Amino acid sequence: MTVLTVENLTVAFGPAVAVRGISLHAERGTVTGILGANGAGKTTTLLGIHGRVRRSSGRILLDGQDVTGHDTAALVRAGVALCPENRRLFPAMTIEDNLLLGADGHGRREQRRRLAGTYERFGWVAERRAEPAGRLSGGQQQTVAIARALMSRPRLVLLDEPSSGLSPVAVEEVGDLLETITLDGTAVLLVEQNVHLVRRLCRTAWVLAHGEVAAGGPVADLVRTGAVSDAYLGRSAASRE
Ligand SMILES: Nc1ncnc2c1ncn2[C@@H]1O[C@H](COP(=O)(O)OP(=O)(O)OP(=O)(O)O)[C@@H](O)[C@H]1O
Repeated sequence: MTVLTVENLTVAFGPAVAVRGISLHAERGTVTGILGANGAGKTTTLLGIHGRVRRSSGRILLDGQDVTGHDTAALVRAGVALCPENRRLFPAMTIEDNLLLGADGHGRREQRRRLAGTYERFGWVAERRAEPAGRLSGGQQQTVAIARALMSRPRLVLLDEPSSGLSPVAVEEVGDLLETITLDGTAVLLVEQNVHLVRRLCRTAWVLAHGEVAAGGPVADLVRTGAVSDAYLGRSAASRE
């Protein structure tokens, strides 16, 4: 079942068009990848979906319902969480206070209930809840950033480069976590440069190049046909032939 449908998304920063005519979709209970070289438009696509940058055009559907006019706060209430690039935890705040930001706007009792669920799931986070988030390793911070996104009980998580700056072991641990969060039907739209992680987690992916969708489909096919390497090498399919 399709959770997210994006039709013809265009975002410009002044005269510069960052993404043009992006159409893609993501399915319930799966991790869908967005791949592409630096500057291809991956982050802008996520921010455009989440209403954090102004769209010049584009329709956003959530479970078939048109949410194009929703601002970011309304999208969060509708079940779309963003886990941003570089994790964006507040390093001086405690881990618990960072987590609580994910359940902002809910009553204290509901926030406590959600925190308890998070601590049950991540035992080490419970033990370290009173520590400043900045004291954690990169991998631990990524886990807390994902846990914070989950505090909003999303049906869709927009996840921007969770592997960035992490050791190979930490990347695998993030992969383990992402495998578990789709089990209850949650969808993940994953921006990643780490092709290994995308191959591990995603059945389907979209490849962006120069702000447009260059290819989309089963990850195995995208790798086999060279669509992924083309995107990273800035090569067009025609120039390879
Ligand atoms: N706030 C902004 N103002 C002006 N231009 C921007 C802004 N944000 C992004 N861009 C430009 O839009 C294009 C797409 O950037 P974007 O960050 O979406 O790419 P990306 O694929 O996520 O790259 P990376 O992997 O390096 O994060 C780039 O040319 C970038 O310079």
